[in-house]
Amino acid sequence: MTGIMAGKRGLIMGLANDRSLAWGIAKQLRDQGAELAFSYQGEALEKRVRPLAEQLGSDILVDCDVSNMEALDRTFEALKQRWDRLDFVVHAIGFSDKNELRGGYVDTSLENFLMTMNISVYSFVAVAQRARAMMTDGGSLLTLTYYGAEKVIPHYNVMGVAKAALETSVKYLAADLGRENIRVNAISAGPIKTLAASGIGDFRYIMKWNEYNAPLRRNVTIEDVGGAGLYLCSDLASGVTGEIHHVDAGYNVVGMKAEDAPDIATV
Ligand SMILES: NC(=O)c1ccc[n+]([C@@H]2O[C@H](COP(=O)([O-])OP(=O)(O)OC[C@H]3O[C@@H](n4cnc5c(N)ncnc54)[C@H](O)[C@@H]3O)[C@@H](O)[C@H]2O)c1
Repeated sequence: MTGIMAGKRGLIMGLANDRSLAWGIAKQLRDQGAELAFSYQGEALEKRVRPLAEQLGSDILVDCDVSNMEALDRTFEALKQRWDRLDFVVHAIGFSDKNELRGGYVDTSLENFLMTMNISVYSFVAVAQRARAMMTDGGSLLTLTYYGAEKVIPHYNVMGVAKAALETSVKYLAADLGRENIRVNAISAGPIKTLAASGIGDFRYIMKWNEYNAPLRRNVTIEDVGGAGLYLCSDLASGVTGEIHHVDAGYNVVGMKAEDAPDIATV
């Protein structure tokens, strides 16, 4: 393989189907020559993920529920069996009870708060701990976040709080691992219709609002996210760490509704 990722090996976590952000990133990494391994959450997803992995020339597939530390240990053990070194990890995982992704944040339960933080935030730390040992020649850790970490977005609720913690984790991890030349970054993606996004209340309204008000007057695609993912995983971003990089058609710079944007309603 030729390309800017030739000779590099990485793990993609969080592929569910061909609409996943992980798929957009994995495709571009492969196009540029990277060798890929995939982890997926549970048997039910395997039949979806296996053909996609094969399409990208990968036969390294590991079942890994990231709330289970032993499963994470097994995942990195499996990688060690095949590879002597790891160059990058893409962590595209988030989860919360969809019953709490509507209504108000004030009603968040302790149980779902802890579960959301565990799967959507701590898992990235747990991945960093295990990836670090294999990143003997430096490396790149990448996660996915959303603007709901910075400002209040209707219904995003506890997921916004989790993404804020994830973004801060990116900065602390970047500081911890920088001496080892391991870079840690996040892409803050605009809203994209995926399986995870379908759990968020009034998601179509959020999509429309972004389309009408973002500077580029459109929503982003998994290809847009893939391009930025490729850059951050590659040596092109060799001086970039601790960064929250927006791939949102510019939405985050806008302060209010555009004059020419239509008023829209949720009904
Ligand atoms: N779609 C958007 O609008 C959007 C915007 C910004 C950020 N993001 C983030 O992008 C990431 C990927 O989500 P997506 O939108 O591609 O949706 P997706 O449903 O395709 O991917 C979410 C993935 O998380 C995995 N996952 C959930 N719980 C897990 C667990 N316990 N163990 C292992 N894996 C688990 C699922 O299996 C799935 O593969 C998430 O962090 C999400 O918050 C999405």
